[in-house]
Amino acid sequence: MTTEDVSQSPFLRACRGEETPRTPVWFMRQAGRSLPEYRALRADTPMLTACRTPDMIREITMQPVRRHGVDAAIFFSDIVVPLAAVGVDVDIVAGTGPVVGQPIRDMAGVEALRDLTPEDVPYITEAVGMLREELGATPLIGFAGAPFTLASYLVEGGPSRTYAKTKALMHGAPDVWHALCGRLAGITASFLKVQIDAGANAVQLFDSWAGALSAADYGMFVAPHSAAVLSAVARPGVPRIHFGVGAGHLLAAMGEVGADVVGVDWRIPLTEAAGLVGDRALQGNLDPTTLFAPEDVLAHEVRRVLAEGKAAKGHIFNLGHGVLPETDADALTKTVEYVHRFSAR
Ligand SMILES: Cc1c2[nH]c(c1CCC(=O)O)Cc1[nH]c(c(CCC(=O)O)c1C)Cc1[nH]c(c(CCC(=O)O)c1C)Cc1[nH]c(c(C)c1CCC(=O)O)C2
Repeated sequence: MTTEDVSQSPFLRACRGEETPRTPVWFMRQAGRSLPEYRALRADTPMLTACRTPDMIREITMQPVRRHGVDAAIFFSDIVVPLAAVGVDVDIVAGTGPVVGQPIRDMAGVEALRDLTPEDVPYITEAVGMLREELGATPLIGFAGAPFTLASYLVEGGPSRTYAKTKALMHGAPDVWHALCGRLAGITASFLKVQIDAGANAVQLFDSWAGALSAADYGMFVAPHSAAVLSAVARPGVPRIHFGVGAGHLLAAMGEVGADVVGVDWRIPLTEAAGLVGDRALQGNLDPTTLFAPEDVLAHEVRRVLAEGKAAKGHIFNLGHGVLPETDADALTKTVEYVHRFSAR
């Protein structure tokens, strides 16, 4: 399969705002816990070990593509992988998420963070290369965490509901905050470049928790750093997707920092989102809990999201956030069938 075939895939065409024979669909967190074959493969392997093992990365990335027939693969990794690769003491605890041994809250902590080089992550280059060959005309999405979302784990030491320590650093020591986000922007851009250079066809920058910020704080403390990442990875033919949860009030700003496609959660209709992001394509936004609803409700909601997506310059169907671990894999397969059937032109 040639590169040209990939560039004409429905997913990449929709990212560019071009006509597609049907609306492309993939799911955030499709590669992971909802699949029994994933659980079987991961049984005795810690998460970060799996993320450093090319054969496991390749297999876990392929599982949802084979099973559901989605229009894009997302590279199996985690947003903390590049942090661990530059020596941050971070682990992923099952059922909790990333936990950081020594939280960063002062300039000395920031200065201990170094940039990432391709030699730090040979397993990423190797796995992306293998996947590009295996995927044929199906695009591969690389990804990374945005500076704010990464900083929230580093400052809090783990997941948080309020981001109180993160916001305290932002407001109380803005010089430390900007230095931290500057270093994280460098690491994130380097990590994305490794994936693009190895053959990733698109990248998604996850600023999952940015929705916790006011528009004013986002503009002052976060936007410049996300903009630095997105401008560093601008490459012809490689669209940049930018996504946050509960970020309806930030959608315009998240587009303006340099995204080609803006990801939207389920709280705001795509018709409204389309009015906020200008010419950019939209990705989203089925409520992930709809996958637990009766089939007729699921079908109705898929039709609604497709209809609302017509307001956008290009629409990639997705969930409004990641697949919940309890999700029945068959409901995901059914959703792909519905999206393809209801959107056939
Ligand atoms: C915030 C964030 C993280 N990681 C990620 C984000 C941004 C996306 C989002 O908003 O959901 C991104 C991520 N993490 C993972 C992927 C794989 C690709 C995919 O399927 O989308 C992606 C894209 C694998 C993973 N990352 C994680 C798992 C589960 C690990 C396991 O199987 O034990 C997987 C498959 C762990 C993780 N890592 C993180 C969390 C919150 C968790 C879940 C904690 C839990 O509930 O167990 C940090």
